[in-house]
Amino acid sequence: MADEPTVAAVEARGLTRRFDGTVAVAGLDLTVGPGRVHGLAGPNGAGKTTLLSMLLGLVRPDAGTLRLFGRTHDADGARARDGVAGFVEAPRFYPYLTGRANLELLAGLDGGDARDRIADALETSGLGDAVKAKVGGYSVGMRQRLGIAASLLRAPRLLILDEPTGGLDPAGMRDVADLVRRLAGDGVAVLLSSHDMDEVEDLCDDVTIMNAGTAVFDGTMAELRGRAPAPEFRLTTGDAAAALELASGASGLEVSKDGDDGPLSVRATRDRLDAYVVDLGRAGIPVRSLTLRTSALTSLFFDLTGGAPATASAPAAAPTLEKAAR
Ligand SMILES: Nc1ncnc2c1ncn2[C@@H]1O[C@H](COP(=O)(O)OP(=O)(O)OP(=O)(O)O)[C@@H](O)[C@H]1O
Repeated sequence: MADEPTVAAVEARGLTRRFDGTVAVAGLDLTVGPGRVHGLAGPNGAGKTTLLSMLLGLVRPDAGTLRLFGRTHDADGARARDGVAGFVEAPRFYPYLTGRANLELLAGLDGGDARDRIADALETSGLGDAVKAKVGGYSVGMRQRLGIAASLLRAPRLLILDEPTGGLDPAGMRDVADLVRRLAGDGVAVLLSSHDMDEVEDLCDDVTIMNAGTAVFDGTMAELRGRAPAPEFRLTTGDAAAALELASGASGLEVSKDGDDGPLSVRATRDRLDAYVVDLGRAGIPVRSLTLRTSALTSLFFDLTGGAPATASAPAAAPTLEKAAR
């Protein structure tokens, strides 16, 4: 079937996968359009990695349909994943070979013009001289970068990344974000999982929030923002009792005490917060510190999933080089 520009990169309907007694993904619908950056968020065990593994062909669905650029595994076999690359959990390489040698090996397996892309992929990865070092000595972040380079050898039109910034330092996170934006600008669909709602907000056009195998939110980032409650701030003043008193009965402002001597907790939109701070100043109550405690999107995440965003976990058992569908 010929690819058309408007065909969705991913169209999943009722996708389901069980492991023994656990339903990891329960009848999930997902659509990812070309050129879109689609975030997948959810607490530990929500089913994100299982979903991504099904898209990469590493795990077989028990039920539902999955089309990648209009192709299905039943009708098109391995060709259903042409143009699809990425990795789940952590990319894995031969530790006794250098980064470059690993890529050369993979490019040889891929065939076609993959070899011609090695230099560009390495340049994009930002690994620098580390490409000449053995992968066994790489940090988690360096492996992530090499994993992305390996994915780029396939000139993907759909790039699937499982927590791509996990283990990266701030510069690495910025590099990955820049790369994702650049690829999306070229029409590549990027589906990435993340535990960091601020990162999702910064990077993604669309987002699916999963909990217990189902989507508790699926829509654009603008729709998600529209549903977000007011953010929560932590406020320390020179006179907590007077600051509380000033806020009592005020509309659009929820101020409460964290503890006897602790800071105040303030829930308000930024505009309403600004007005409150001005009022505090007018009333002669000094503001000593004001920090964001929970962003609007993280608050919404709590509401939707009934818990805290999971902390990034150390990579679990990684797929083998052969299994990781770059
Ligand atoms: N190979 C497996 N065998 C048995 N159970 C599994 C397997 N893979 C996943 N599960 C279970 O499926 C559920 C979803 O797991 P999954 O790894 O997809 O979640 P996740 O959202 O990616 O979590 P995390 O954020 O911790 O990576 C969990 O209950 C998990 O224990």
